[in-house]
Amino acid sequence: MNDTLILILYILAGVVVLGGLAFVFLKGPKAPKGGYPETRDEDDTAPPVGEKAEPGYETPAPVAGRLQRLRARLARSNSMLGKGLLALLSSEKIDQDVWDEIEETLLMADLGSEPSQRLVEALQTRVRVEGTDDPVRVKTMLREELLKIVDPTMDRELGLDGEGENPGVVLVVGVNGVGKTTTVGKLARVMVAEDKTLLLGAADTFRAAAADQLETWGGRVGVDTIRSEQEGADPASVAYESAAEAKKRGVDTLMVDTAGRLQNKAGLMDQLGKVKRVVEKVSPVTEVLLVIDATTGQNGMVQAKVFAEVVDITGIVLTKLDGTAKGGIVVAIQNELGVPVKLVGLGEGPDDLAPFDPEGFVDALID
Ligand SMILES: Nc1nc2c(ncn2[C@@H]2O[C@H](COP(=O)(O)OP(=O)(O)OP(=O)(O)O)[C@@H](O)[C@H]2O)c(=O)[nH]1
Repeated sequence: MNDTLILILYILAGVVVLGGLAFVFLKGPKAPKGGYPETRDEDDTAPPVGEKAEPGYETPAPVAGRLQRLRARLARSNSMLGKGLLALLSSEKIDQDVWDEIEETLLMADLGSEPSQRLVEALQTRVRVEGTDDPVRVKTMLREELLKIVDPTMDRELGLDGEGENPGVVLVVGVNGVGKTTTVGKLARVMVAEDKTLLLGAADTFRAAAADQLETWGGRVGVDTIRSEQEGADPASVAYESAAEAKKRGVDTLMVDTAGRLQNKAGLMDQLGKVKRVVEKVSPVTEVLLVIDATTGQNGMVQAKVFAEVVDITGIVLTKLDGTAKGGIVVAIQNELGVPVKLVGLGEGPDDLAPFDPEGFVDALID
C-alpha cells in the first residue's frame, strides 16, 4: 500500500468520526416534558406534544332577533290579554259594559290605571269615528293604540360606551332575588356576542355566593370579575377597584352588580350613592339599570319608585316576563318613572335576555 492510499484512508476515517460527533451534538436537547413554554408562531396552529389546548368558551346566541326567538314565551303567558281585548272589541254591540270590561282586562294585566284609561278612550274614539266592526280593522286599531302606550319613541339604547380613555360604566341595581346577578351575566354574554371587551365588578358583597355566581357567568364567556374575598366588604371599595382595573385594562365596558338591600331608604341611598360617587372618581357612570321582577306586580312598582328616588335610573330590565300574564307592567313602569324598559328577561337560560322592542312586544300580545 503506498503512502497516498494510507493518507486517503486516514482522511476518510476522520470524516466518519467527525460526522458522527456532529450528528450527536447538533441534534440538541429533547423537547421539554409538558410542551414548550414559549408562545407559538402565528402560523404554527398545532399544539406541541403534551400541551393542552385552551379550554373553549361558550359562544353566546346572536342578539339580533332575540325577542322574535323568545316571542313564544311572551305570547304563552301574555296573549290572553290580546285575545281577551280582541274578543271584546269584536262584540256585536260595544256598549259601556264592554268598555268597562276592556278597562278591567287592561288593569288585570297590570297596565296601570292612567294608561288603561288612555287606551280605552283612544279606542272608543276610533270605534265611534270609524264605525267599523271588521275584525281585521279592529285588530289594526288595537295594535296601533297598544303600540302608542308602549311608546316606540323612547330611546332604548344602552349606554355601554365611555369616552376617550374611560370605559362605559353600567351600574345594575335592584333588590335581591329579582334576577340582578343573572341579568349581569346574561348582559355580559350580549356584549361578548357584540365583540365588546368588558369586566365585571361584584359589589354585591352581602352574599359571598353572589360574587361566585357572577364569576361563573363571566368565566363561561372569558370575562373576568373583580371581587373581594371578604364577605361584607365595602361595596364601594370593590366598585372603585373594578373601575380602576377596567380603565387600566382599557376595556370597553365595566358592569357592576350592586347589593340593593331595601332595609330603609336612607341606608340604600348611602350605599348606592357612595358606589356611584367613588366609581365616578375614575370614570363617569354611563347607564344605571334597575332590575324589576315582572311577577311581583304592584310590589315591583313600589320598589322601582324607591330606587328611582335614590339614584338616577336610565333604564329598566324587566325579568321573569316569561312567568306572568301581567306584561302590562312594562307600560305601568315606563309611565310611572318616565324611564324606558330596555331589556326583558324571558327565561332562566343564559341567552334568555332580549333587547326590548315595542313592536315585537305588542305583536306577541295580539297575534
Ligand atoms: N323564569 C325566569 N327566571 C329568571 C329570569 N331572570 C332571573 N331568573 C331567576 O331568578 C332567580 C334569582 O336570580 P338572581 O340573579 O340570583 O337574583 P339577584 O337579584 O341577583 O339576587 P342576589 O344574587 O341575591 O343579589 C334565579 O333562579 C334566576 O334563574 C327570567 O327572566 N325568567
